[in-house]
Amino acid sequence: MARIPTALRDPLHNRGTAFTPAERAELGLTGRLPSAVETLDQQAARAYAQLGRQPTDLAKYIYLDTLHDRNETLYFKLLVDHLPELLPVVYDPTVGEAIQQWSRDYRRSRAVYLSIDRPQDVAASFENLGLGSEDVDLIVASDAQQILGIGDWGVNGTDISIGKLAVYTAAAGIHPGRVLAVNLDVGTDNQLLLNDPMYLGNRHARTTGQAYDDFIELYLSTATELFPRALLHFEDFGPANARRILVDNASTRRIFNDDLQGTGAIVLAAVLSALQVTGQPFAEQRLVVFGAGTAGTGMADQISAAMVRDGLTPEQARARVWLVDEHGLVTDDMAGLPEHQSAYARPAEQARDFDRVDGEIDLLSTVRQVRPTILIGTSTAHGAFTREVVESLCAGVDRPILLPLSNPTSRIEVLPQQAIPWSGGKALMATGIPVDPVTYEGTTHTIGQANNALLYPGLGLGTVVARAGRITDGMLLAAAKAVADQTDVSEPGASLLPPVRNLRASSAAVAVAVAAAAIQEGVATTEPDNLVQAVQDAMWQPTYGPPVTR
Ligand SMILES: NC(=O)C1=CN([C@@H]2O[C@H](COP(=O)(O)OP(=O)(O)OC[C@H]3O[C@@H](n4cnc5c(N)ncnc54)[C@H](O)[C@@H]3O)[C@@H](O)[C@H]2O)C=CC1
Ligand SMILES: CC(=O)C(=O)O
Ligand SMILES: [Mg+2]
Repeated sequence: MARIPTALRDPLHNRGTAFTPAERAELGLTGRLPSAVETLDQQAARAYAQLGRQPTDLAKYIYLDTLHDRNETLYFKLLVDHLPELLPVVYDPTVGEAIQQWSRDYRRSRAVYLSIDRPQDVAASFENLGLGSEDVDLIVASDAQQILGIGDWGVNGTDISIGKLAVYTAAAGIHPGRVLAVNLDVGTDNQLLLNDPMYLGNRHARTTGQAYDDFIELYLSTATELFPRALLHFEDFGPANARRILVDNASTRRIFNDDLQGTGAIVLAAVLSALQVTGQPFAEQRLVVFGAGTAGTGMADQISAAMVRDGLTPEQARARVWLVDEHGLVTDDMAGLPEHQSAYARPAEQARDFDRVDGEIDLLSTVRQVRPTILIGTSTAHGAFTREVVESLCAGVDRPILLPLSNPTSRIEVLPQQAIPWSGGKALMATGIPVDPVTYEGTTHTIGQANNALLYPGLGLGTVVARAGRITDGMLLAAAKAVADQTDVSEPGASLLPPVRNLRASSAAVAVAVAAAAIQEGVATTEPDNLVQAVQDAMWQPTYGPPVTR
């Protein structure tokens, strides 16, 4: 059996049928490809047609994944040219389906696997890549405890890191050869996986406590030492770990938690746009967050920080936030509140007169009493924003901001096609998943995608361009404002966020704003004269470039 030549095996440099006769001769490919010499456009047309013949989104995901591992230029050419159509396939929501099947569908994988059972292998796992200390700009790592809204998926969660990186490159042109996807395998508490003979991860419960913390510290210190330029992106950790790791490291390491910070900032952008419609200041908002975990409390942080910038004290801002979790309204008489919730716990006596169901103050009762101007869903509880909840919300304020953000589609609190009519067309909405516009009484409501994917790619690119040593609050705020600046909400039904089809341009604008903020805040280690040009120059394009020579 003839071996596949090296030049066709390296996805970053493979050009397949686009290799010219001279390149074929040079690279030892003579006789190993059909005689036609194609352009990237011709290859992309064939690949797009092949993709179109795949029967399901999961089949499309697998097709694209294998293309990714064969020819990265062609893969990203397809992604960039068809971003609104393909983002939901390589990323949220289809990536959630792929993760659930991952061990069963296992193919070759591009990730780095670090096992808590083999800490002695951590450094070697990176060193084996053969990369130099300047070669990596970005590492996305997940321990997969809270994948999207579908819970603990152990080593299967590897594909969330790969999917997030694909979006970094497609949306912001982060160089695909300068990134790493990492799975931190600390075990899993998912019984389905533990009992599945095909499961490929560590077959034990999640390791917790000091051993877990030591492993995270080992990852952080090894990655930082070997790749000192890399931004360390944390994705889909459980709420307690996510926050603790960020708080402990944000001031000393180049670390970013997407579910806390990226989500908080994209929601801030959506709210900034919505307040243009309502004409109200941040300081007058009342925020109810339903589902007070990583993402929900990250948003509470960002929105209360905006209230403080608007003149409130931190105490006054916190007093305008209500968290509702599994046991109803979070109050300070509840035993064992996790740290991320206790900062926003309401004094119990303030809620004495709220209606209770089975002793708990539920969402409906909270909405009736509080009359929120903003209701956010990050609960994973599908359908939790019932007609009664939406109608109560609209009874309280004229134009409520309604953001059901749980992913994937099976977890969303309410779909706009229901909520827009229930609200009589009054609700200002955005969702985490992509959804079609809703026409109600002659107005078409375009629903922006409040998914961190609309923000983190530009944030990452700005960080790389400024070589920022830290991710600061000022950089996050600059990113949120840059996203909001790209929307025009003057028309009724206008989207609160820029469309995915403009994501490359909007990511570039976010990157410029973020790099400028990094320079202003003194965390940049390089200060390009012309930031717009520096960002353009830094954006990798899916083209084959000059002829290949050995
Ligand atoms: N749109 C976006 O960009 C993002 C969306 N998300 C979505 O937000 C959701 C939550 O994600 P994380 O915060 O990472 O998870 P998490 O597990 O940290 O938080 C979920 C919270 O919801 C609570 N909860 C569960 N069932 C509930 C119920 N029936 N009623 C009230 N509260 C309930 C849990 O106790 C927990 O506090 C997921 O669906 C995720 O996909 C997360 C990050 C970004
Ligand atoms: C979008 C995202 O990061 C999440 O759902 O977890
Ligand atoms: Mg996430």
